[in-house]
Amino acid sequence: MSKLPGVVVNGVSGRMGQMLVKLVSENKAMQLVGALERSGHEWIGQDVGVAMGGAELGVLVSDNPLEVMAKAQAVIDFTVPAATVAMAELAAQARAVHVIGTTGLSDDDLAKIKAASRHSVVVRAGNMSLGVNLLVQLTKQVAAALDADFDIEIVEAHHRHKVDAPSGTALMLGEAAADGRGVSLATVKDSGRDGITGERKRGDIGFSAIRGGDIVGEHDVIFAGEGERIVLRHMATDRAIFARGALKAALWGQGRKPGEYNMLDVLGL
Ligand SMILES: NC(=O)C1=CN([C@@H]2O[C@H](COP(=O)(O)OP(=O)(O)OC[C@H]3O[C@@H](n4cnc5c(N)ncnc54)[C@H](O)[C@@H]3O)[C@@H](O)[C@H]2O)C=CC1
Ligand SMILES: O=C(O)C1=N[C@H](C(=O)O)C[C@H](O)C1
Repeated sequence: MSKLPGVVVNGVSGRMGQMLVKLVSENKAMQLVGALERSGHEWIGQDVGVAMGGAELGVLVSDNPLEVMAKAQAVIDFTVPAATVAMAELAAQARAVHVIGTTGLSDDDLAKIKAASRHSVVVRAGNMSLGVNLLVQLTKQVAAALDADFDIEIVEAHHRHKVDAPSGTALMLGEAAADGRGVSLATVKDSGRDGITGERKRGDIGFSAIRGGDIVGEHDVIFAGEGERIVLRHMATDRAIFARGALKAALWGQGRKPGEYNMLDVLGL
């Protein structure tokens, strides 16, 4: 019997789900042991590889997380908030590492995930790429070096199917900027400007979202001063960057103490 960690992918038919199935099944350090989708999905009962249009992988798509999680040492979850919160409890029961890429989680969702992390390792990040996590650290550093004479604006662009805004990445960058300035993001966040907004408030951190076409994910952190402007930019052109981070997190979490971690922990940044 193989001793490789068994990995379940949640939301296998999704943009990220399919990328994750491909990378997990190709990875020599882990084995794909489960493929989950929502009840009623047309892929339920089919081999996941075949459903994706490729070769058989020997794993059937299931809508029974309880049964599937019994075989798992890790679950990688890029789905929707309700599915992720439900999975947090099951992963905790199974003592499996729960890698969460899902964004748009409410404060209530986050509290439930935190409660589950008393029993399991949870690695959660709005962006699992190496590049963005480096950008998070750079943003914090630049924000700490400059005062509020520099206005911070975060501009993000994503494909037309994205349902949440600001993006999870934009919020990570906003948190990092606020942290660098020694303030809480909640007190300075300015998103969704429309109409007669009045002048910009000194110290605010602004957010703007663009949605269109097939943009994978682009983020600018702008520090706009008088007579000069610094722009830190990340451009994703391939979803594999997020999936690679998630696989790394699933392996990194094995045997670790229960608790909540992020990609800075995983990447040692
Ligand atoms: N943290 C990161 O690095 C990244 C995060 N994301 C986030 O991941 C999430 C998913 O993104 P996409 O793959 O583009 O979306 P998608 O809409 O293509 O995929 C979501 C999948 O979840 C499935 N799903 C819904 N309810 C479910 C349930 N109860 N059980 C199992 N599966 C269920 C859907 O059927 C769908 O296949 C979003 O929140 C997105 O923002 C996306 C890319 C990178
Ligand atoms: O929905 C997406 O596609 C992405 N979501 C994440 C986010 O909300 O920041 C990460 C990435 O930008 C792609």
